Amino acid sequence: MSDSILESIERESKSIKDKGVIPHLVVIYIGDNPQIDSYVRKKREACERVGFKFTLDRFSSTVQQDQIIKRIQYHSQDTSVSGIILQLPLPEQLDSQSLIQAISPLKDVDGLNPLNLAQIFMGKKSMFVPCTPDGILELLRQYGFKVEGSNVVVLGRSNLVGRTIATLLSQKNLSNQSIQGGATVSLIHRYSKNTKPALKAADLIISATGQGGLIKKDDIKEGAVLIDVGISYVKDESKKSGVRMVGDIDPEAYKKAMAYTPVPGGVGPLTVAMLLKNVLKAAHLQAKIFKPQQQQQEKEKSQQKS
Ligand SMILES: Nc1nc(=O)c2c([nH]1)NC[C@@H]1CN(c3ccc(C(=O)N[C@@H](CCC(=O)O)C(=O)O)cc3)C=[N+]21
Repeated sequence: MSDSILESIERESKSIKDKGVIPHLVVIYIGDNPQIDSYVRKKREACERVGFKFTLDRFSSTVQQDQIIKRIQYHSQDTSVSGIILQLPLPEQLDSQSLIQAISPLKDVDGLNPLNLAQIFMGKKSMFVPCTPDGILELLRQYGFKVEGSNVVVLGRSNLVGRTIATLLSQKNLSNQSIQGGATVSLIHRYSKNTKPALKAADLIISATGQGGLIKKDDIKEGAVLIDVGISYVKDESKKSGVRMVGDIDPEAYKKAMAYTPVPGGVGPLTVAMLLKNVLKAAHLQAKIFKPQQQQQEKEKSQQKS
């Protein structure tokens, strides 16, 4: 699915490229972490594949808040930049909320600026739905999962994934309007008690905790649909890196499932594809909004000259 989304992005970006606009993603990455390096590399590779420009703006983990704010404002004003993402999580001295708010809502391709995210929570159409929830909706749509009336369990309550997908699926009309919502959603997190009955009753389980193998075969019902968004690492001497990536769901549980997404090779690549879809959308929005302004400025300049 992620391949075919990338192919359609490449096709659809032809018209905007013909007008001389190259969609351009800026990733702000603070700190140093081999795993995050790999996610950022995936984003770069996907951009290269569809002919988008990619810029990595990297900072040491000791960087101060105002320095990052300045960079975000700079990219927000740069008309050659379509989308900006701030790679999360951030080092402790930084306040992610105020940094995210500095990203222009028109370039907020992660959909995390409150101006965008609040639309989703109010059941309105948002310019940018966060990439992972958007990918999950696309997955459910393409495979024909009937959300209405279903029992859904979401594990993890981040803005990036858990809380947002839980909100979307519970609504009647979803903000990306591709499918109908109307699920009964349980949002489970680290303080939840007695979680087994909800898990066992779930038609769909979406797990985004990062606790490897948290969900076992015995926890789920026969024929459940499993979407694994968890990423963690276990020791594995046979790998060059010495570690192996695992999801939240014990692969033994796949045997009982009607359908599942594995880790790796599931939601991760889909997230990247949906991110690029948002970058293309951002480029279109800005071509409409900035271009006439730019042309106006150029016209005024040339009139001044003459
Ligand atoms: N502001 C923000 N936006 C994000 O979208 C965001 C973020 N912060 N912080 C970190 C998470 C993680 N993330 C992934 C992207 C691609 C893969 C991916 O492509 N994974 C491959 C394997 C990658 C590998 O081999 O290491 C797979 O699952 O098959 C995984 C995870 C985006 N994130």
